[in-house]
Amino acid sequence: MALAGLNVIEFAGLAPGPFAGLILADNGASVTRIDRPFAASSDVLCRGKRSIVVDSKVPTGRKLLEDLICSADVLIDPFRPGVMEKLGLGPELFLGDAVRKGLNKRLIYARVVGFPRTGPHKDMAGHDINYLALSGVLAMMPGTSEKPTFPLNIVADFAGGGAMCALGILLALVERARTGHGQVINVDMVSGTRYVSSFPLIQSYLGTGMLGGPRGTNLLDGGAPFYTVYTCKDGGWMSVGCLEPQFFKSFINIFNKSLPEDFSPLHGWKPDASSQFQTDEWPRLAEYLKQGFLTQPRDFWADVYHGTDACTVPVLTPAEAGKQTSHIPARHPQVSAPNQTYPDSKDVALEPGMHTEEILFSSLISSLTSIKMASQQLKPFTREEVAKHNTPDDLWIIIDTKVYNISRFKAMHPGGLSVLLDDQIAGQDATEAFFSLHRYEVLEKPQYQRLVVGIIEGEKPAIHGRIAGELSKVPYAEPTWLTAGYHSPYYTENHRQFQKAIRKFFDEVVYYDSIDREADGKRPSQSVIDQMAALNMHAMRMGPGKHLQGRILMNGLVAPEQFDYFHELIITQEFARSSLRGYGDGLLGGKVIGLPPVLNFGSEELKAKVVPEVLAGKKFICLAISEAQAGSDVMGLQTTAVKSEDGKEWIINGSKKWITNGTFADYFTVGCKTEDGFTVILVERGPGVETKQIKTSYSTTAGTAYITFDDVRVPVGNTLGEEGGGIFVMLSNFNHERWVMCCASARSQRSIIEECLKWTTQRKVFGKPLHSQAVIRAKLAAMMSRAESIQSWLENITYQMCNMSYKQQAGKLAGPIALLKSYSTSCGQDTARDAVQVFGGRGITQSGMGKFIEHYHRTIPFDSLLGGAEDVLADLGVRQALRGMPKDARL
Ligand code: HEM
Repeated sequence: MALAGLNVIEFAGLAPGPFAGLILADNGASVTRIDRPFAASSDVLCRGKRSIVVDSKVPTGRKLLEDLICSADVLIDPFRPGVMEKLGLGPELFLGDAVRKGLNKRLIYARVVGFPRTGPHKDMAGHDINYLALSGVLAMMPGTSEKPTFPLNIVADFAGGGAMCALGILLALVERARTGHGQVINVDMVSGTRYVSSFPLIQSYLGTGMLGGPRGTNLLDGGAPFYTVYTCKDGGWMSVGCLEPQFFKSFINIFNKSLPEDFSPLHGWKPDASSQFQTDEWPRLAEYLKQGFLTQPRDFWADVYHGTDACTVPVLTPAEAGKQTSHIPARHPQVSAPNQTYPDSKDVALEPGMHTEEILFSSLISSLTSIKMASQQLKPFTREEVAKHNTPDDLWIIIDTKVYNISRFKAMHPGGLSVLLDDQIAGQDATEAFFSLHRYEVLEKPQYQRLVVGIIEGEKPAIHGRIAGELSKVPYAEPTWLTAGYHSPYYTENHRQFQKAIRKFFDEVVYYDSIDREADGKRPSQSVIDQMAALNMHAMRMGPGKHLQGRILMNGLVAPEQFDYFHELIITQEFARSSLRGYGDGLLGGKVIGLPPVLNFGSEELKAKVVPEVLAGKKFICLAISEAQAGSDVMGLQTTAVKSEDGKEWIINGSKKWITNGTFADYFTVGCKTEDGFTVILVERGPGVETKQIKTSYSTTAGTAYITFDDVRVPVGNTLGEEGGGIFVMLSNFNHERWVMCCASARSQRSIIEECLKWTTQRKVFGKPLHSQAVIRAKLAAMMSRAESIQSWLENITYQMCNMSYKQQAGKLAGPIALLKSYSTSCGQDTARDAVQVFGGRGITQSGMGKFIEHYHRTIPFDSLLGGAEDVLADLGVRQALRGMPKDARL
């Protein structure tokens, strides 16, 4: 759907705001309604929305709102002027102003009010009828000569308010795609009503016959007998709207023919086609039609006019209209949505707060404690009151304005008791001391959140943890295209939306599983694999191509034919950012390298069997090439495949080593020595196949295996590519595999830079931040330069890939990709070494502040081996270049 991936925050209101939100939700946006505690909602425009209850009056609730808005694309503010400002959530906070930087400069801040925001009525309460009245449009409405009637609350609330607001949001999205900046959209229903009424207003100013005369005498306000409603014999009504002469002709001819033979209410006078614009005859014509319609029931007239050009149809009740239109096929979601007859009460009611937990969870502000804190007032204390709790048995501290009672916890504190009893800590503000020794996530753990007993009066927490989907504000922590104020020629608005959705998904679904599996050494949870499959992420990780055809990618955020290598780069980089490294390989890294030979070289029959179940995350595949005796030297492999006597099967014998995902794979893409040379064959797990876990220096979550094949029989139909043509199968695979590794390597180096910048800022040495030391800054400079150069080179190569055929890529990019891979992994090792120096002992400690550095440093050598050893690849790149040397080159 057009707006899939768009994140909208809608403050609860009635009519225009919810309608704008509904239009966005009907078109795929994720709309979250913010409800107030204990406030019932009578809104019925809730289709497809979620609700969270937040008390904006307590500091934690306000902070929660701020966080939610920070990660939103659109905010719908339905309040009177000044309400959001009073909450401290005005547009300047997010979009910035002369003094503030702005927390979310891409935000579209849509505000709907009744009376114009700056006019004399701005502070008055009002409703649709009042806005319609002030717009000048109510005075033009049909009615009696004494007073106009009004069209329910449709024109001001929904057309001039809600729909105009949605239109403004869409226009702002278009502009944001061009400029990268959000903006404030101001809608007032008086001006909106005038805008949607442009046609009648202009006609009226021009004094045309359409609407120029007094009410009830014009073409469109019931004055013309051929543009009005008539009552029928059974009390039903018919609408007549035959303005043009040819339509009137058709209408009057059918009408006259359908009347009883003796019908003659006006002493024999009978209208014909020429009567239409004889205005002095209009009273007679009106009477004639009125009497005529009364001769038959509504459905008679409906049948008579059905299928004609008389512009005459029955007036249906809402229920009849629902039935009548529900058969219309849904060409587009927004066309079908209004036709629904609302059979399900969930479409018209949204219980306030029914998604509170879900939303908090998905925002990683999810513990029950946070919910409580957001909806309940924490007890306020002064700093003087806290200072009195400074003895071992009554010990409180302040961290980021929150008051912790650590009297019982102190004995269990992993950092010991004495540090907590220090005069500078006990009863004092320990924020700085705490953050120089702990990661924020310590405070997010439920066992420590329970220690919070209050908050410092009048102060607001300033530090927050990881927020799902958020971009880091730390310099160099994001590539330039994701850094505010920078530009890139490579990424479109679709790539940006895609990145946002992917990051949110990985932050919410993958990050915690990665930490847990790294701790217990088990392979990634099947629930994560299934959630990825539901978004077709396993298919997208295979890159652009035919395998995406017919699939709905990321809930329709990107069309299969639109998906390019930059989308794939985004997935790989976001993946590298939010998962630990062994886990990243465990999460079907084997498929990324093992499935392409099947996709590109397998028979149709084999593909039909294997590809769907692998891309659905139901079966697993790995690439089994390297052996104890041969690695980069694939021609030296010793695993053999010989044909059975009847020539129908391969019989495979040998062993494979360091095979990622091998322990749990169902299929193995195996490199074998055959009579004709090197052949790649797909082997299904079965008799004769054995896999054993290898304990490597990185992680058991990757399922790295030692595999033995003993007389394993495989149909010859499982041959991938030509017999003896294995090297071509592998060569075409290598490019993509190595490029994927470069994407991941570039991104994980940034995460290390982010860790180092944070640490060197908060860690104090000789009373100053660690980065005040020139040697530390030199290391940071080297890390930043490496990460930037890899990303720039990578994006250039990715751009080439987007513009080359697979064959051209194999010819022109094998060398550059090999060089980039070799360069990236060598930079990664330099960065790991530098980071350990920056973190000192913590850089080799598996818990606490340096745990990610320890992990990176321990696992980085793997990068330089996987997909071809560093030196071998560098040499390959040079040899490729030499092959292209002009024959007549001279110095
Ligand atoms: C609510 C308050 C606190 C909690 C829940 C807490 C929790 C922890 C935890 C879980 C660790 C283990 C390392 C880690 O995972 O980061 C730790 C270590 C430590 N904590 Fe605390 N702590 C608190 C307050 C403090 C304060 C106020 C100090 C004062 C200086 C302190 C000093 C230390 C030290 C020195 C270590 C050892 C750090 C290292 O070896 O790198 N802690 N604490």
